[in-house]
Amino acid sequence: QDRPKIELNSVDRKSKVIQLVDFKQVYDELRQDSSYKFAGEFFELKEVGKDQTTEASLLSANRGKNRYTNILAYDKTRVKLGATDDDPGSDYINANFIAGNNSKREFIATQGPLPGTKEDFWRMCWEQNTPIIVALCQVVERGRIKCDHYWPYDSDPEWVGSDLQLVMERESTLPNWTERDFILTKGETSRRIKQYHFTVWPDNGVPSSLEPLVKFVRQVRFEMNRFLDRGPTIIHCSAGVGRTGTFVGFDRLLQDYENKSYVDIFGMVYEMRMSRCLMVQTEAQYICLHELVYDLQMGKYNFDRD
Ligand SMILES: Cc1nc(C(Cc2ccccc2)(Cc2ccc(NS(=O)(=O)O)cc2)c2noc(C)n2)no1
Repeated sequence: QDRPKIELNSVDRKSKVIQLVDFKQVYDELRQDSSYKFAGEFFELKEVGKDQTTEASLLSANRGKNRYTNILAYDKTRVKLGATDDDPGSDYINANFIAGNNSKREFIATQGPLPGTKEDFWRMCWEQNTPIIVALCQVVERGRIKCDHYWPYDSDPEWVGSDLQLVMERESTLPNWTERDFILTKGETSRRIKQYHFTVWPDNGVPSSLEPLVKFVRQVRFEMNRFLDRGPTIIHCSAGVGRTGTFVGFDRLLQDYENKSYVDIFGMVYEMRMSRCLMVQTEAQYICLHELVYDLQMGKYNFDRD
């Protein structure tokens, strides 16, 4: 009957809070016996979110819009395009809203556009008023196509859909990433969109050194903080789950480290996986989220040099 349900010593299976003062000790324990405890924690995340529906992804009209048949978009959090006509699936793109530290829809995680979904991708950019695109894969990796070259090769204006015109205003190549400035125009309205393209992150893995990635994430965060009046930042890799989820984890942990006395990496990945499958895809990526906090604790990064 209606007795109060008191959760005595409820073991909250959705979070594993670690106080920053205890982090080194906890990290060392997790790493013992060839990361035996890391493997156990990561295994606890395996099925999280998987009971949610992906019906839009499975519509026959949308089958060709998924780069990988096993990486689909949960209906609950998927980004809906403005349905054009009544063709079923016209509102579909393989993309989900992901929470950040500052809002429930701070990010959009999506797959690397396909030739057939490039216009949908730019329509999403327009409709969501996106100021920044973060690209975390290369067009070709180890001889396999991982993402369409969805942006112009030079400064000639291009049509990317019936009523959207795209022009690249600037391209600047740095050692670990490339920055590109686009202008997207619809009718009389033009918007600036900046792309940060990280080019040294192997698929399914982690970068050889975290420092370039830390500097990249900080630079993107600095730019995001200038566009708080705009819409979500779009992040993609090839499937939009492994490297994409790890990037969101880095952004949130770099802020948490400054603003909180604890981190909850398990809980953060749990929350991401409720929004999009396989976010932080591999155990190595899960461990590297912990390595970031450990390195910060050990004072490994000197940000003044930025
Ligand atoms: C179809 C099919 N695609 C797959 C892939 C890639 C793949 C393709 C062919 C053989 C092995 C793996 C999809 C995939 C591709 C890339 C990434 N990495 S990401 O781009 O950083 O998100 C993550 C997942 C995958 N890898 O792990 C899981 C789970 N799915 N498996 O079957």
